[in-house]
Amino acid sequence: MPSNNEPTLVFDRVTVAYGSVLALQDVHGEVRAGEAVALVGPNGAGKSTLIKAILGLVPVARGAITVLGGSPAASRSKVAYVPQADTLDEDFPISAAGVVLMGRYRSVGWLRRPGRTDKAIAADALDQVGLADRAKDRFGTLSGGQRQRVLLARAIAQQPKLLLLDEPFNGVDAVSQDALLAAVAKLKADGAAVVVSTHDLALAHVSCEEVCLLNKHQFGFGPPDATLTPELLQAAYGGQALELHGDHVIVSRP
Ligand SMILES: Nc1ncnc2c1ncn2[C@@H]1O[C@H](COP(=O)(O)OP(=O)(O)OP(=O)(O)O)[C@@H](O)[C@H]1O
Repeated sequence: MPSNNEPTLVFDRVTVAYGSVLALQDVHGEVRAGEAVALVGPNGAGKSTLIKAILGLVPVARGAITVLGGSPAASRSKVAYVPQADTLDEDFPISAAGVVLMGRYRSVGWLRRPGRTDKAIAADALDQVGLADRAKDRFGTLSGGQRQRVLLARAIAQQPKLLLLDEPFNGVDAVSQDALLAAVAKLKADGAAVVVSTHDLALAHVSCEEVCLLNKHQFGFGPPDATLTPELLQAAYGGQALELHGDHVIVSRP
């Protein structure tokens, strides 16, 4: 466990390659308990790759990633990951409550049945994302935004020290977006560190203390005001997907 002064997550000059394809080069930064960092960059910038490296799912070719003072593999039980909801099978024959309860299996072990406490923690997590009344509904019958909230509830039930979210707001309705933001804010208040990849610059601005601006290389790391500038965004996005309107920068999704 890190001391109060030690960051929850440190990535130090991290380079990741898929065979001969360089996905990330010399990326560095850190996140402390109670803070969030937004990974911002165009498609193919390496945002998902950095999240996978923090999970220990892809090897780091150079540099190092430290989670809670140890390796990603050693700290895995304290890290929760929320994938993009549209990557999951909608026909998954399980209720919303059942998906959330899966967040407890790492604590209880896969061969033991979750007990009353686990069920109470899972019910509370579903309540935190505003879906207590949908507990018995089949996961696949929920809207995309609701499914994303259920996946966040599963992460909350894990009681993580580090939360990783991969583009959680893609195709999510405004009600679900507000519920997701409120639940993430509570996790931060409870002392979790958060990493969120997003194309939404406005959201990064209001909900993250730091921004890591990426396109294979790092173009900036620091508070949103210092990193989400027209100059740095233009450099990271190569000008292709950007529209500049005075001081405002709009990233148009392909
Ligand atoms: N399994 C893989 N094998 C080979 N190359 C990969 C693999 N996964 C990703 N890449 C490549 O690595 C680079 C970074 O991809 P990554 O998915 O991390 O980007 P991203 O910023 O998350 O993009 P998006 O915003 O589109 O999700 C891209 O060039 C991509 O084509």
